Amino acid sequence: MDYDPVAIALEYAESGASGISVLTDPRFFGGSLPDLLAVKSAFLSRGIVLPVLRKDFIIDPRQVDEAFLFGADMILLIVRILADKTLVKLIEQARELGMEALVEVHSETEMKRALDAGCSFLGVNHRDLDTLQMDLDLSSRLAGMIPDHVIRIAESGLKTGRDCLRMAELGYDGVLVGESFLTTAHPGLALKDFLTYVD
Ligand SMILES: O=P(O)(O)OC[C@@H](O)[C@@H](O)c1c[nH]c2ccccc12
Repeated sequence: MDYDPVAIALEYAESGASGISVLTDPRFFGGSLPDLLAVKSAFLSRGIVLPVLRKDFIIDPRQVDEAFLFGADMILLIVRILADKTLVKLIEQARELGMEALVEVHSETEMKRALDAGCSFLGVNHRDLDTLQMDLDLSSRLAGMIPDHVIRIAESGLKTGRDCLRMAELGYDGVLVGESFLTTAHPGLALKDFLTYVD
């Protein structure tokens, strides 16, 4: 009820986050585009230079324009819900606007599609968005198949600094963590604790 995205984002920024994702989907996640803008504005007015990701179900070029207009540096593109052509188009559109796309996959086949589409940031989501089942080994199965030039992000279900360290050891450049921070009283402290394992 008292979810305050700006306060949480500032706490994360102070605690060493290298980027922030803001949910903008109102229907399933209670997020909004104004939340995104509020976070970006709060960063800009404090001189905080961290990328902000629009985390949503993006399927239409208008949503990419919206992301840009509301201050996003990156958009999330979920391979499973996009046709190949659309994926390529949305990645290109993001780049034309000076943004980048984090292209999210949940299988080897989806990963191949993401790479064929020319992604620079690959997100390996442990959570199956259809069933919400978690497969924490997916990141290790896919790790060896990701080309070096692609930035690798392991997503979802990471609960401890140890999990995070494991992702680093597998060659992941970053992790996307939500729940295990947000369910604590002090998300920033939880992040700091995570980072002690990998710093
Ligand atoms: O809360 P978690 O398990 O730490 O997961 C974070 C992030 O990966 C997850 O929120 C996410 C990844 N892709 C998504 C797409 C839509 C909604 C949410 C997501």
